[in-house]
Amino acid sequence: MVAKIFIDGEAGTTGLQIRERLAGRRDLDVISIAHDKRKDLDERKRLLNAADVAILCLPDDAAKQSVSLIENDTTKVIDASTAYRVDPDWTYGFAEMEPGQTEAIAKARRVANPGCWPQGLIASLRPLIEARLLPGDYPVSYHGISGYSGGGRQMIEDYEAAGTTPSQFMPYGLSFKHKHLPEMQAYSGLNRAPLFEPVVGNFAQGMTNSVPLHLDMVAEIPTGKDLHAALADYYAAISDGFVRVAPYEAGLAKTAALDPQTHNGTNVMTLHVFANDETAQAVIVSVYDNLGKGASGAAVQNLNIMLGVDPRESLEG
Ligand SMILES: NC(=O)C1=CN([C@@H]2O[C@H](COP(=O)(O)OP(=O)(O)OC[C@H]3O[C@@H](n4cnc5c(N)ncnc54)[C@H](OP(=O)(O)O)[C@@H]3O)[C@@H](O)[C@H]2O)C=CC1
Ligand SMILES: CC(=O)N[C@@H](CCC(=O)OP(=O)(O)O)C(=O)O
Repeated sequence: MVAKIFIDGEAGTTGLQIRERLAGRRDLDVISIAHDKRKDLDERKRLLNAADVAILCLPDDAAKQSVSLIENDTTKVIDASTAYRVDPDWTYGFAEMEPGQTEAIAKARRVANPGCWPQGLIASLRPLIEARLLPGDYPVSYHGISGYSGGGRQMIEDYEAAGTTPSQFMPYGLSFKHKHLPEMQAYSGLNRAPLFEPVVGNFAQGMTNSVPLHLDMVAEIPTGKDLHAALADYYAAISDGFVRVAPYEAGLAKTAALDPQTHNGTNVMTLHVFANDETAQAVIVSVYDNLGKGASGAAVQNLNIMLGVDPRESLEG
Protein backbone atom coordinates (compact mmCIF):
# COMPACT_ATOMS: atom_id res chain seq x y z
CA MET A 1 0.00 0.00 0.00
CA VAL A 2 1.22 3.51 -0.85
CA ALA A 3 0.62 5.73 2.19
CA LYS A 4 -0.64 9.28 1.63
CA ILE A 5 1.38 11.86 3.59
CA PHE A 6 0.38 15.51 4.00
CA ILE A 7 2.88 17.96 5.46
CA ASP A 8 0.90 20.94 6.80
CA GLY A 9 3.47 23.76 6.78
CA GLU A 10 5.52 22.13 4.03
CA ALA A 11 7.09 25.45 2.97
CA GLY A 12 8.57 26.16 6.42
CA THR A 13 11.99 25.19 7.75
CA THR A 14 11.00 21.85 9.30
CA GLY A 15 8.48 20.96 6.58
CA LEU A 16 10.94 21.54 3.75
CA GLN A 17 13.54 19.30 5.34
CA ILE A 18 10.96 16.53 5.80
CA ARG A 19 9.98 16.85 2.15
CA GLU A 20 13.62 16.60 1.08
CA ARG A 21 14.11 13.45 3.14
CA LEU A 22 10.97 11.84 1.70
CA ALA A 23 11.76 12.67 -1.94
CA GLY A 24 12.10 9.51 -3.99
CA ARG A 25 10.17 7.26 -1.57
CA ARG A 26 8.07 4.89 -3.65
CA ASP A 27 6.08 3.63 -0.69
CA LEU A 28 4.71 7.15 -0.05
CA ASP A 29 2.52 9.61 -1.92
CA VAL A 30 3.35 13.05 -0.50
CA ILE A 31 0.25 15.12 -1.23
CA SER A 32 1.04 18.80 -1.51
CA ILE A 33 -0.96 21.97 -0.94
CA ALA A 34 -0.80 24.78 -3.51
CA HIS A 35 1.38 27.57 -2.08
CA ASP A 36 -1.38 30.20 -2.32
CA LYS A 37 -3.75 27.86 -0.45
CA ARG A 38 -1.38 26.93 2.38
CA LYS A 39 -3.48 28.86 4.93
CA ASP A 40 -6.85 28.06 3.35
CA LEU A 41 -8.88 26.21 5.99
CA ASP A 42 -11.07 24.22 3.57
CA GLU A 43 -8.11 23.01 1.52
CA ARG A 44 -6.10 22.08 4.61
CA LYS A 45 -9.12 20.23 5.99
CA ARG A 46 -9.55 18.30 2.74
CA LEU A 47 -5.91 17.22 2.64
CA LEU A 48 -5.69 16.48 6.37
CA ASN A 49 -8.65 14.13 6.04
CA ALA A 50 -7.30 12.54 2.85
CA ALA A 51 -3.94 11.68 4.44
CA ASP A 52 -2.96 8.43 6.13
CA VAL A 53 -0.41 10.44 8.11
CA ALA A 54 -0.41 14.24 8.52
CA ILE A 55 2.84 15.85 9.68
CA LEU A 56 2.22 19.28 11.23
CA CYS A 57 5.11 21.75 10.86
CA LEU A 58 3.25 24.80 12.09
CA PRO A 59 3.17 27.25 15.01
CA ASP A 60 1.33 25.79 18.05
CA ASP A 61 -2.03 27.48 17.40
CA ALA A 62 -2.13 26.42 13.77
CA ALA A 63 -1.16 22.86 14.77
CA LYS A 64 -4.09 22.72 17.21
CA GLN A 65 -6.34 24.02 14.46
CA SER A 66 -5.16 21.26 12.10
CA VAL A 67 -5.92 18.60 14.69
CA SER A 68 -9.42 20.04 15.15
CA LEU A 69 -9.99 19.87 11.38
CA ILE A 70 -9.50 16.08 11.28
CA GLU A 71 -12.93 14.46 11.28
CA ASN A 72 -12.07 10.82 10.64
CA ASP A 73 -10.40 8.27 12.87
CA THR A 74 -7.97 7.08 10.23
CA THR A 75 -5.58 10.02 9.76
CA LYS A 76 -2.58 9.61 12.06
CA VAL A 77 -0.74 12.76 13.15
CA ILE A 78 2.86 13.68 13.90
CA ASP A 79 3.00 17.20 15.34
CA ALA A 80 6.34 19.03 15.28
CA SER A 81 5.12 21.90 17.46
CA THR A 82 5.14 22.28 21.25
CA ALA A 83 1.34 21.98 21.48
CA TYR A 84 0.96 18.34 22.61
CA ARG A 85 4.32 17.24 24.00
CA VAL A 86 3.13 16.74 27.56
CA ASP A 87 -0.47 15.85 26.66
CA PRO A 88 -1.29 12.41 28.12
CA ASP A 89 -3.39 11.55 25.05
CA TRP A 90 -0.34 11.92 22.81
CA THR A 91 2.73 9.68 22.53
CA TYR A 92 6.10 11.40 22.89
CA GLY A 93 8.05 10.76 19.70
CA PHE A 94 11.53 10.20 21.10
CA ALA A 95 11.99 6.57 20.08
CA GLU A 96 15.25 6.06 22.02
CA MET A 97 13.85 7.50 25.24
CA GLU A 98 13.35 4.06 26.77
CA PRO A 99 12.89 0.44 25.70
CA GLY A 100 9.32 0.09 24.41
CA GLN A 101 8.95 3.68 23.16
CA THR A 102 9.34 2.61 19.52
CA GLU A 103 6.50 0.13 20.00
CA ALA A 104 4.36 2.84 21.66
CA ILE A 105 4.97 5.14 18.67
CA ALA A 106 4.13 2.32 16.25
CA LYS A 107 0.70 1.90 17.84
CA ALA A 108 -0.08 5.60 18.31
CA ARG A 109 -2.50 7.72 16.28
CA ARG A 110 -1.12 10.96 17.74
CA VAL A 111 2.62 11.49 18.11
CA ALA A 112 4.24 14.65 19.46
CA ASN A 113 7.67 15.13 17.91
CA PRO A 114 10.12 16.27 20.60
CA GLY A 115 11.62 19.76 20.81
CA CYS A 116 15.21 20.11 19.69
CA TRP A 117 16.60 21.23 23.08
CA PRO A 118 14.82 18.66 25.28
CA GLN A 119 16.18 15.63 23.43
CA GLY A 120 19.79 16.24 24.51
CA LEU A 121 18.81 16.74 28.15
CA ILE A 122 16.47 13.74 28.25
CA ALA A 123 19.00 11.49 26.48
CA SER A 124 21.76 12.56 28.90
CA LEU A 125 19.86 12.29 32.18
CA ARG A 126 17.06 9.73 31.97
CA PRO A 127 19.39 6.67 31.99
CA LEU A 128 21.44 8.09 34.90
CA ILE A 129 18.37 8.84 37.01
CA GLU A 130 16.83 5.44 36.22
CA ALA A 131 20.10 3.75 37.23
CA ARG A 132 20.01 5.81 40.48
CA LEU A 133 23.41 7.31 39.74
CA LEU A 134 21.73 10.72 40.07
CA PRO A 135 18.70 11.62 42.20
CA GLY A 136 15.60 13.07 40.53
CA ASP A 137 15.95 16.25 42.60
CA TYR A 138 19.52 16.93 41.41
CA PRO A 139 19.73 20.70 40.63
CA VAL A 140 20.48 20.41 36.91
CA SER A 141 21.65 23.25 34.72
CA TYR A 142 21.55 22.76 30.95
CA HIS A 143 23.60 24.86 28.56
CA GLY A 144 23.71 24.69 24.81
CA ILE A 145 24.28 26.41 21.51
CA SER A 146 21.98 26.00 18.49
CA GLY A 147 22.24 27.10 14.90
CA TYR A 148 19.85 29.91 13.99
CA SER A 149 17.53 27.66 11.92
CA GLY A 150 16.14 26.58 15.32
CA GLY A 151 14.24 29.87 15.32
CA GLY A 152 12.45 29.03 12.03
CA ARG A 153 11.99 31.20 8.93
CA GLN A 154 11.98 34.53 10.79
CA MET A 155 15.27 33.94 12.59
CA ILE A 156 16.87 32.58 9.42
CA GLU A 157 15.90 35.78 7.59
CA ASP A 158 17.20 37.94 10.45
CA TYR A 159 20.57 36.17 10.49
CA GLU A 160 20.95 36.04 6.72
CA ALA A 161 19.81 39.61 5.96
CA ALA A 162 22.32 41.47 3.81
CA GLY A 163 24.60 43.81 5.74
CA THR A 164 24.15 42.20 9.16
CA THR A 165 26.91 40.54 11.18
CA PRO A 166 25.02 38.73 13.93
CA SER A 167 26.85 37.57 17.01
CA GLN A 168 28.53 34.18 17.20
CA PHE A 169 27.17 33.64 20.70
CA MET A 170 23.86 35.13 21.85
CA PRO A 171 22.24 33.87 25.09
CA TYR A 172 18.44 34.08 25.31
CA GLY A 173 15.51 32.72 27.31
CA LEU A 174 16.89 34.27 30.50
CA SER A 175 13.46 34.59 32.10
CA PHE A 176 13.79 30.81 32.65
CA LYS A 177 10.35 30.11 31.20
CA HIS A 178 11.41 28.49 27.95
CA LYS A 179 8.56 26.58 26.28
CA HIS A 180 10.60 23.35 26.35
CA LEU A 181 10.90 23.18 30.16
CA PRO A 182 7.71 21.13 30.73
CA GLU A 183 8.79 18.32 28.39
CA MET A 184 12.35 18.40 29.74
CA GLN A 185 11.04 17.76 33.23
CA ALA A 186 8.29 15.35 32.20
CA TYR A 187 10.59 12.91 30.38
CA SER A 188 14.06 13.28 31.96
CA GLY A 189 13.07 11.88 35.36
CA LEU A 190 13.82 15.19 37.08
CA ASN A 191 11.30 16.29 39.68
CA ARG A 192 12.44 19.91 39.51
CA ALA A 193 12.87 22.12 36.47
CA PRO A 194 16.39 22.38 35.06
CA LEU A 195 18.00 25.80 34.87
CA PHE A 196 18.16 26.14 31.08
CA GLU A 197 20.47 28.64 29.39
CA PRO A 198 20.17 28.41 25.59
CA VAL A 199 22.44 30.24 23.17
CA VAL A 200 21.96 30.86 19.45
CA GLY A 201 25.04 31.09 17.24
CA ASN A 202 25.82 32.53 13.84
CA PHE A 203 25.67 29.24 11.95
CA ALA A 204 22.60 27.70 10.35
CA GLN A 205 22.31 24.22 11.76
CA GLY A 206 23.51 21.93 14.52
CA MET A 207 23.73 21.97 18.31
CA THR A 208 26.06 21.10 21.20
CA ASN A 209 24.53 20.92 24.67
CA SER A 210 25.98 20.13 28.08
CA VAL A 211 24.82 19.02 31.51
CA PRO A 212 27.52 19.75 34.14
CA LEU A 213 27.44 17.53 37.25
CA HIS A 214 28.92 18.09 40.72
CA LEU A 215 29.17 14.42 41.63
CA ASP A 216 30.08 15.12 45.26
CA MET A 217 26.46 16.24 45.76
CA VAL A 218 25.36 12.64 45.24
CA ALA A 219 25.30 10.30 48.27
CA GLU A 220 27.18 7.50 46.51
CA ILE A 221 29.60 9.33 44.25
CA PRO A 222 29.71 7.71 40.78
CA THR A 223 32.91 7.68 38.73
CA GLY A 224 33.08 8.92 35.16
CA LYS A 225 33.24 5.30 34.02
CA ASP A 226 30.04 4.52 35.97
CA LEU A 227 28.21 7.32 34.15
CA HIS A 228 29.59 6.26 30.80
CA ALA A 229 28.74 2.57 31.31
CA ALA A 230 25.17 3.41 32.32
CA LEU A 231 24.62 5.49 29.18
CA ALA A 232 26.41 3.04 26.85
CA ASP A 233 24.45 0.03 28.19
CA TYR A 234 21.14 1.89 28.03
CA TYR A 235 21.45 2.87 24.38
CA ALA A 236 23.04 -0.46 23.34
CA ALA A 237 19.81 -2.12 24.50
CA ILE A 238 17.65 0.01 22.18
CA SER A 239 17.65 -1.45 18.71
CA ASP A 240 17.36 0.69 15.57
CA GLY A 241 18.19 3.81 17.60
CA PHE A 242 20.16 6.84 16.47
CA VAL A 243 21.64 7.78 19.87
CA ARG A 244 25.31 6.82 20.20
CA VAL A 245 27.68 7.02 23.14
CA ALA A 246 31.27 7.96 22.29
CA PRO A 247 34.08 5.97 23.97
CA TYR A 248 35.05 7.22 27.43
CA GLU A 249 38.34 9.07 27.58
CA ALA A 250 38.51 10.96 30.85
CA GLY A 251 39.66 14.48 30.49
CA LEU A 252 40.66 14.37 26.83
CA ALA A 253 39.51 17.29 24.74
CA LYS A 254 37.52 16.10 21.73
CA THR A 255 37.07 19.44 20.12
CA ALA A 256 36.28 18.27 16.59
CA ALA A 257 33.63 15.82 17.81
CA LEU A 258 31.97 18.55 19.86
CA ASP A 259 31.47 20.90 16.91
CA PRO A 260 27.72 21.57 16.81
CA GLN A 261 27.70 20.95 13.06
CA THR A 262 29.21 17.44 13.37
CA HIS A 263 25.98 15.57 12.61
CA ASN A 264 24.33 18.02 10.21
CA GLY A 265 22.15 16.33 7.63
CA THR A 266 21.96 13.14 9.69
CA ASN A 267 19.62 11.78 12.35
CA VAL A 268 22.45 10.91 14.76
CA MET A 269 22.88 12.15 18.32
CA THR A 270 26.20 11.44 20.05
CA LEU A 271 26.62 11.60 23.82
CA HIS A 272 30.07 12.24 25.32
CA VAL A 273 31.03 11.78 28.97
CA PHE A 274 33.87 13.87 30.42
CA ALA A 275 34.82 13.43 34.05
CA ASN A 276 37.53 13.97 36.65
CA ASP A 277 37.15 11.48 39.50
CA GLU A 278 39.54 13.45 41.75
CA THR A 279 37.43 16.59 41.60
CA ALA A 280 34.17 14.58 41.33
CA GLN A 281 33.09 16.68 38.36
CA ALA A 282 31.58 15.53 35.08
CA VAL A 283 29.86 16.90 31.99
CA ILE A 284 27.54 15.00 29.64
CA VAL A 285 27.63 16.57 26.18
CA SER A 286 25.11 15.88 23.40
CA VAL A 287 25.75 16.76 19.74
CA TYR A 288 23.09 16.58 17.00
CA ASP A 289 21.41 18.50 14.19
CA ASN A 290 18.50 20.66 15.42
CA LEU A 291 16.82 20.03 12.05
CA GLY A 292 17.87 16.34 11.98
CA LYS A 293 17.29 14.40 15.18
CA GLY A 294 16.04 17.71 16.65
CA ALA A 295 13.08 18.04 14.25
CA SER A 296 12.73 16.78 10.67
CA GLY A 297 14.85 13.63 11.03
CA ALA A 298 12.96 12.59 14.16
CA ALA A 299 9.64 13.22 12.35
CA VAL A 300 10.70 10.93 9.47
CA GLN A 301 11.91 8.31 11.98
CA ASN A 302 8.49 8.45 13.68
CA LEU A 303 6.72 8.26 10.32
CA ASN A 304 8.69 5.13 9.42
CA ILE A 305 7.88 3.56 12.77
CA MET A 306 4.16 4.39 12.42
CA LEU A 307 4.09 2.93 8.90
CA GLY A 308 5.89 -0.22 10.04
CA VAL A 309 8.84 0.24 7.68
CA ASP A 310 12.56 0.27 8.54
CA PRO A 311 13.05 3.22 10.95
CA ARG A 312 16.25 4.12 9.05
CA GLU A 313 14.50 4.63 5.70
CA SER A 314 15.45 8.08 4.20
CA LEU A 315 17.70 8.85 7.17
CA GLU A 316 21.47 9.14 7.34
CA GLY A 317 23.19 7.86 10.40
N1 LIG B 1 13.30 24.96 13.40
C1 LIG B 1 13.56 23.99 14.28
O1 LIG B 1 14.73 23.66 14.56
C2 LIG B 1 12.46 23.30 14.98
C3 LIG B 1 11.12 23.67 14.84
N2 LIG B 1 10.15 22.98 15.51
C4 LIG B 1 8.73 23.36 15.46
O2 LIG B 1 8.19 23.03 14.19
C5 LIG B 1 7.13 23.93 13.87
C6 LIG B 1 7.50 24.62 12.57
O3 LIG B 1 8.70 25.37 12.83
P1 LIG B 1 9.62 25.92 11.67
O4 LIG B 1 9.56 25.01 10.49
O5 LIG B 1 10.92 26.22 12.28
O6 LIG B 1 8.85 27.29 11.38
P2 LIG B 1 8.80 28.18 10.06
O7 LIG B 1 8.39 29.54 10.51
O8 LIG B 1 10.04 28.03 9.27
O9 LIG B 1 7.60 27.50 9.23
C7 LIG B 1 6.28 27.48 9.66
C8 LIG B 1 5.40 27.29 8.44
O10 LIG B 1 4.03 27.28 8.85
C9 LIG B 1 3.29 28.14 7.98
N3 LIG B 1 2.11 28.63 8.70
C10 LIG B 1 2.05 29.53 9.72
N4 LIG B 1 0.78 29.70 10.14
C11 LIG B 1 0.02 28.88 9.38
C12 LIG B 1 -1.38 28.60 9.31
N5 LIG B 1 -2.25 29.20 10.14
N6 LIG B 1 -1.81 27.70 8.41
C13 LIG B 1 -0.96 27.07 7.57
N7 LIG B 1 0.37 27.31 7.56
C14 LIG B 1 0.85 28.20 8.46
C15 LIG B 1 4.26 29.23 7.64
O11 LIG B 1 3.86 29.94 6.51
P3 LIG B 1 4.34 31.49 6.34
O12 LIG B 1 5.82 31.49 6.53
O13 LIG B 1 3.91 31.83 4.99
O14 LIG B 1 3.64 32.25 7.44
C16 LIG B 1 5.54 28.42 7.42
O15 LIG B 1 5.61 27.87 6.13
C17 LIG B 1 7.02 24.94 15.03
O16 LIG B 1 6.03 24.54 15.93
C18 LIG B 1 8.42 24.84 15.65
O17 LIG B 1 8.35 25.26 16.98
C19 LIG B 1 10.47 21.88 16.26
C20 LIG B 1 11.75 21.48 16.43
C21 LIG B 1 12.86 22.21 15.85
C1 LIG C 1 17.45 28.80 18.32
C2 LIG C 1 15.99 28.79 18.72
O1 LIG C 1 15.35 29.82 18.80
N1 LIG C 1 15.44 27.61 18.97
C3 LIG C 1 14.07 27.44 19.36
C4 LIG C 1 13.74 25.99 19.52
C5 LIG C 1 13.33 25.28 18.27
C6 LIG C 1 12.47 24.06 18.56
O2 LIG C 1 12.83 23.03 19.05
O3 LIG C 1 11.21 24.22 18.29
P1 LIG C 1 9.89 23.86 19.01
O4 LIG C 1 9.23 25.12 19.22
O5 LIG C 1 9.08 23.06 18.12
O6 LIG C 1 10.08 23.09 20.20
C7 LIG C 1 13.76 28.07 20.70
O7 LIG C 1 14.61 28.10 21.57
O8 LIG C 1 12.58 28.43 20.89
